[in-house]
Amino acid sequence: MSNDNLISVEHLYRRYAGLVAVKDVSFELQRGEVLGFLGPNGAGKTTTMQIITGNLAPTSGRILINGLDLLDRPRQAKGEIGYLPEQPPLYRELTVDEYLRFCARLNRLRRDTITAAVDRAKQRCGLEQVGRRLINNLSKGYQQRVGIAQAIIHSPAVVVLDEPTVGLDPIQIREIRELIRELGEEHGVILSTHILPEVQMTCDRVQIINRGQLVFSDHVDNLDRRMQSSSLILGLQQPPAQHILEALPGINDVQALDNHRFRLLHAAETNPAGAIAQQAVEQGWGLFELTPEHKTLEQIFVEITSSEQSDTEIEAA
Ligand SMILES: Nc1ncnc2c1ncn2[C@@H]1O[C@H](COP(=O)(O)OP(=O)(O)OP(=O)(O)O)[C@@H](O)[C@H]1O
Repeated sequence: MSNDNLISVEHLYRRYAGLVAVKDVSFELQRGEVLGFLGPNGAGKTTTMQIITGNLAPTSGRILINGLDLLDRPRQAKGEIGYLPEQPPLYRELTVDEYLRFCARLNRLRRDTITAAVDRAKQRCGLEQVGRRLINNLSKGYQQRVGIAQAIIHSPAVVVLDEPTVGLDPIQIREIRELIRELGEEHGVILSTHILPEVQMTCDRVQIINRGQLVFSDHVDNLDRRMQSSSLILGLQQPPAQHILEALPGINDVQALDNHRFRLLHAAETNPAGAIAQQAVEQGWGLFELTPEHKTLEQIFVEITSSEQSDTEIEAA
């Protein structure tokens, strides 16, 4: 395993009575990487996050955190990980400073390093101005920053964030996503979410879990390839009769969207855009738009997850 391999999960299983919540999940996280862990409600995200942060025992499997075996050396391995659970463990009656000092002690930071650690976590999370404020009086976005600050107080190698933007307004969401990307430069980050655009905006790599199993794992860039659909939108100032468009090379069907815009369906493996552009110019059709249509991530997600068989129910072993 290379030094840059911060997490290595091998054949992870977690059973509850009559149900496999996590089924043979294996993955790795590299330094400097933000990994999106995506799945619908009940897919097994939180269970996986709880296991890799040492808060829940797996039924079987191996987890290495920065080279340390979580089951053999739990204390050391847990020191390499910071966790923001879905419900941040905030003590609302404390000030931000008091709470972060408390978290630093919980993480066994040396007494003489605590002030510097608190200052650094506050600085990274944009909390410098609110150290003396009661957590209870902060906005939800700032409370979430405090939750992230407690996760990084001990400078862990890996930060695990479970649904960090749920309940935030759009501006707060943007700020937290920027913070996640920044964290990813220094730490490895695992971001659990059911929000597809969040993964697209913040992650380098994405894994999709459905009914306890990983069903997709790839670089976010490669999702683009899957998102290419087999249609083009063509806009023409002086369109010819529709049957002429239908006869264009590589076009299987044409749908008129209005008098000037058309959806042209083609085979997925071909891209007839060049030939269409050339024809449009030669024939003087007044080309003003020619764009490939993309599937939304939601469509991709439904495609991937709906093709999986329902097999979480097991004969209780
Ligand atoms: N303590 C438990 N006892 C029994 N079943 C559980 C327990 N915790 C979770 N489960 C079940 O395990 C499955 C996975 O749950 P988990 O919370 O990991 O999913 P999730 O992907 O995080 O979903 P959500 O986004 O809704 O939090 C679900 O079917 C859930 O009902």
